[in-house]
Amino acid sequence: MAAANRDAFWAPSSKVNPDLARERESATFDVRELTHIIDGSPDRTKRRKELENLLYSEPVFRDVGRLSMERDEIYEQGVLKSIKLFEWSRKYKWDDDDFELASRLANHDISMSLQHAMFIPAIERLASDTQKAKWLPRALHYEMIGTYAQTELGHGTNLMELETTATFDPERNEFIMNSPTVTSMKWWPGALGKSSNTAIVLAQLIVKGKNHGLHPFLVPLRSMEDHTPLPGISVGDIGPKMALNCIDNGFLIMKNVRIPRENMFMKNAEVTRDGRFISRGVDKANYATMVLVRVKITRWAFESLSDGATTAVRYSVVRRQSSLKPGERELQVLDYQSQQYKVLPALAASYAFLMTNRSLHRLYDSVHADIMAGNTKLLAELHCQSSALKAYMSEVVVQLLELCRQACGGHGYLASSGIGLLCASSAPLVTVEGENSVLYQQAARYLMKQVAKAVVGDPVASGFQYLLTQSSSDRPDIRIQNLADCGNLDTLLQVYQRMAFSVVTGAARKLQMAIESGVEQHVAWNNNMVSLIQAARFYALHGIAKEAGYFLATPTLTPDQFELVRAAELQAMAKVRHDAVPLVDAFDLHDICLHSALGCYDGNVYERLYALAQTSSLNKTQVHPAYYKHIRGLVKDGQKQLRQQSKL
Ligand SMILES: CC(C)(COP(=O)(O)OP(=O)(O)OC[C@H]1O[C@@H](n2cnc3c(N)ncnc32)[C@H](O)[C@@H]1OP(=O)(O)O)[C@@H](O)C(=O)NCCC(=O)NCCSC(=O)/C=C/CCCCCCCCCCCCC(=O)O
Ligand SMILES: Cc1cc2nc3c(=O)[nH]c(=O)nc-3n(C[C@H](O)[C@H](O)[C@H](O)COP(=O)(O)OP(=O)(O)OC[C@H]3O[C@@H](n4cnc5c(N)ncnc54)[C@H](O)[C@@H]3O)c2cc1C
Repeated sequence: MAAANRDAFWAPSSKVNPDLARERESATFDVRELTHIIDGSPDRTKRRKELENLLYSEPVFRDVGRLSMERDEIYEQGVLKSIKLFEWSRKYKWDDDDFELASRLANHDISMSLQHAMFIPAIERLASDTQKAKWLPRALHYEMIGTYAQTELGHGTNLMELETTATFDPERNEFIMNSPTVTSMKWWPGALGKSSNTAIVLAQLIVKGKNHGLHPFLVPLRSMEDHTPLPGISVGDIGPKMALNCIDNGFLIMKNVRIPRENMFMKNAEVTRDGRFISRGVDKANYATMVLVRVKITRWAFESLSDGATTAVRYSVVRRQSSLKPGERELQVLDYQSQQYKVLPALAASYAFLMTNRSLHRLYDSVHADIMAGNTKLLAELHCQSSALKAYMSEVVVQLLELCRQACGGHGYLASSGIGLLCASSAPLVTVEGENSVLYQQAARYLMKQVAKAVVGDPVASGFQYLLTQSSSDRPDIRIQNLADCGNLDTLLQVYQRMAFSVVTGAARKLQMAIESGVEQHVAWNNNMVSLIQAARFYALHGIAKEAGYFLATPTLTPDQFELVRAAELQAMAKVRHDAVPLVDAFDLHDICLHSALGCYDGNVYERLYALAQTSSLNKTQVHPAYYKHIRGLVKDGQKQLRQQSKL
């Protein structure tokens, strides 16, 4: 397909698939009004449209060729997109919301995403005022292109065991950075391989032979003149990944790299000129950047899931396949109850995740403001909420996106469906910024402390009051006697709180019994890890149906009540099915952002699948060179053998 045609590829067509059109005509609500709620306000919708026009007027963001690009081209395109966004951000003075929105419209498909996702936020959170004054202008004007280098080849989860060292040299008033072992090389940080010229390196601080734990250091990596690695620095790309291949995740080996003492981030601790170590604020304040990214990941979870739900719902009303009764017209596959069960949970969860992210972001903003003012009282609760929700939402996204892919049949397996790439690019969300099983345990650890407080009648954190209300002897019975009761959100909340109370206190009891039996605390913890992780997970009717065991095995729902919930879930799906297309239309995803032949707004799925097939590199010639090199010989030999056989 010629570049011009490729560019036209995503232009919306006036001819809309009739099934899709009919679904839109029967909407029971104002789609535009819901779009404003999803965007946050009519002004934010207007702003999003402005940014769409800006980005999608640039060929690099139209991206049609992306399906058949080599890695170097993908990386270079990601660099170009990064620079476009950086230039616009500087020119139009974008705030964080605008940058995050533009990044989303580019599907976060930008090589130097860590500049705004972690590098600048880390300077804002971990640097002293003097250091911020020096480093922020250089980062915001993109002289410093940076990454956040914490994970090593040998350790990602267990920060205490990271091996990179920063040894203070009082003679020269410098730190000497070292990667003492092969497993200590930094490994994975985004944009580290080829793009960054600077890194925030997490290292064990050694002063006068004493290890003062993990601290952040600003380490120049490459010359500001010609980008060659600086002395003692060995840096490169770690190789192709499942997706996100525009990002040059890299490795970094440091051999006696010297940096000024002033390059240790000094908001939370410092080493004085005469070599004294001084700690300020809370021990875990240096983990603040990770908490921020965990909150961002709950937003990325909503974005990924709404992309997947949009593609799967639109395709499921366009696709007709088989009939319920012979001779009748083939059914829209979304009318099969099994299809609804695959696709509609992703739609429902998209809305739930949008609201959950907003709520968590409000908590983050409030607690972050407190911390910046020196009040760390709610840091532990924020750590628990951000750990649990990042883990749970990323886990659910990965599961539901795979179901959305399966719901699209064979075409869902084509790269041009966009949904395979979406599954692959969202897959690492369960790993990055804290692997889920580890973060669930962080939440469980906090939960166990709340249980211990509730048991002795001490006040518990605001998000955990159910541990008190559900434990009281006069707690009301669960009122689920008919389908209508199942639609009562207060009742459903009570169901979850009742179950959560049972599962959480059950895990606490098991843990306590193990310890009282004489088992050491860490052994007891490991032996009850699954229960503790379950104690940290949960969403509404579908969540109850999916997790039946926890609602039936605890004094929460009777089997009859559970059956009512199941029936109510199927009834709710039938209702949602009616408005499924308007509900995904309300996400208002531009076809270029959605990047899917199956999910495009006009529903002309088959024409787009065929058009995109033409862009396959295998179709450059009618007869592929492989024929002349290999297949022709095989066929000729076959013909020769058949002739010889026929003479026998
Ligand atoms: C927490 C640990 C596991 C353990 O901590 P540790 O200190 O060792 O010991 P503990 O005893 O457990 O904790 C001690 C106490 O400290 C408290 N604590 C711990 N952490 C925190 C914290 N962060 N804040 C506050 N308090 C904390 C803990 O509760 C204890 O308190 P108490 O004693 O009980 O009172 C720790 O080791 C850890 O955090 N490990 C995880 C390491 C980690 O997170 N690494 C991240 C590296 S950076 C990274 O991964 C960056 C990634 C960049 C993003 C990449 C994104 C790529 C995907 C993009 C896809 C986009 C999809 C969109 C697609 C589309 O739209 O199309
Ligand atoms: C796409 C991508 C981008 C990344 N970007 C960055 C970046 O910019 N900067 C950066 O520093 N890092 C980055 N990382 C690294 C990421 O943070 C780590 O991969 C993550 O922290 C997990 O560490 P690990 O890979 O060493 O796995 P490990 O910690 O070795 O864990 C391996 C497995 O062991 C199990 N496990 C480990 N510990 C426990 C435990 N305590 N309890 C129970 N089970 C456990 C889990 O199943 C886990 O999956 C990135 C990774 C990816 C995939």
